[in-house]
Amino acid sequence: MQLGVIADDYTGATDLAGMLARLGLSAVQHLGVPDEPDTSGADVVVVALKSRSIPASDAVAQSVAAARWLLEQGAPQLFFKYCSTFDSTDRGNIGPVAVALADLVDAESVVFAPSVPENGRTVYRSHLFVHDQLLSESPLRDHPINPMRDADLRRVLRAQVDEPVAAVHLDVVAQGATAVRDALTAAADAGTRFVIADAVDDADLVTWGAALTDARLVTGGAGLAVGMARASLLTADAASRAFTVPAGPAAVLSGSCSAATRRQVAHHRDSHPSFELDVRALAEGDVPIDEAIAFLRSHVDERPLVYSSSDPDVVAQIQADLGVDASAALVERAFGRIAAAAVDAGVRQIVVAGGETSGAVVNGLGVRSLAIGPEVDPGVPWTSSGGEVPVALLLKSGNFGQDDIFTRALDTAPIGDTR
Ligand SMILES: Nc1ncnc2c1ncn2[C@@H]1O[C@H](COP(=O)(O)OP(=O)(O)OP(=O)(O)O)[C@@H](O)[C@H]1O
Ligand SMILES: O=C(O)[C@@H](O)C(=O)CO
Repeated sequence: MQLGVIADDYTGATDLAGMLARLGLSAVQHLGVPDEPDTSGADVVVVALKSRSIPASDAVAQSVAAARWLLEQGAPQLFFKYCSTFDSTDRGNIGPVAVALADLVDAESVVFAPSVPENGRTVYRSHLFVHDQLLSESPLRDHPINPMRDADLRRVLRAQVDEPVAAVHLDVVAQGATAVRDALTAAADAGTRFVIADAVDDADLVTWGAALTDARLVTGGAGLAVGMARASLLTADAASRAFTVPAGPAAVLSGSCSAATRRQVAHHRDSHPSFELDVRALAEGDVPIDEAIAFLRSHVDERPLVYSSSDPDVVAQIQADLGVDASAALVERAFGRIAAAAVDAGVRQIVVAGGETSGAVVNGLGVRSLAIGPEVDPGVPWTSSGGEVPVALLLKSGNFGQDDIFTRALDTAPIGDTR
């Protein structure tokens, strides 16, 4: 194993694993901390948690358990993967988890590098941009669970931890890996181990990767993992890795309410049968779930879409009426049940939009680990569950993908065994 990754949600985990698979590294993604040793022999072993929005103490406990397991498997470096838009609140969980992991491995320096330039996430003078907008002016300001209203990551992280936060800005990064390493050492000597990393393009992330070859713990988005791989990790021959997904009917399940997903839902809905989950009715009972399952069964060969994705004002009203956590739990439970019923109905390829929604779906299917295949769009790879009834899963982060990604993913799925 070259890298052990703890990811705070399932789509974030596939994002990182898919980008490294693109470079030829083999990757396996475990869903939750495995009970057994890792026997995959993969270069990159990812433990995907669903810890982004749970109470900080639970996130810390799960992340430390994942880290201990990865260290036991021989991980030479730990990577804490969180969202490229730094999704968190003043309560956590990025800060508290990073503190616990840093303490666990006795890290002198811990870099926070959410930049993923190819997906429009860049950090300049510690301010996070989403394409042309500051994070705080981007659609993330209206995220249903963690609205991001401040783009200055020093302040965002400082609010979550009881220790100082420093920064290494672009002028230092431009001087190369040695200058970056010197800046980290200077910060550590001054008693500051947490450092926000500026990076506006892939070359900056390679510089960070070169500066961090000896770091016991790094944190950030998939871009940093790519930078580390390019700077130092061995790469393999991508063409030699066969990856296929099972043949069979396909369905799309979307619980993400991001701007990108809503465009993708609209695109797919234009030419496929679709069913909107009524969240208020879910609060009254399971009728919407039964209706969604009946709908999927009757359109099983037409790539049907089931979605709860709604505009921010609609979601805000539902949350005001039902509660944020309660409405999310209702929707997630529904998608878990619907996914299981879809597979019972013969569906073998499922596109899922949204990290929490993906968690609900894989848990509903009882999937424990995923093999990682080719990307459809940056950070969105096909994956395949093992087990008696393998299912292909495209777990799409809310903000990722072109408008046509649902259809394009299904058109280009690397279908293997057609028995
Ligand atoms: N109509 C709705 N009303 C209220 N809550 C909803 C509705 N639709 C979805 N949700 C909830 O909103 C949350 C969406 O989170 P999810 O992680 O699935 O998407 P995302 O945040 O866009 O994706 P990512 O985490 O990959 O960025 C889920 O908890 C889901 O259950
Ligand atoms: O880093 C990202 O943006 C994604 O992998 C993600 O975590 C969104 O949920």
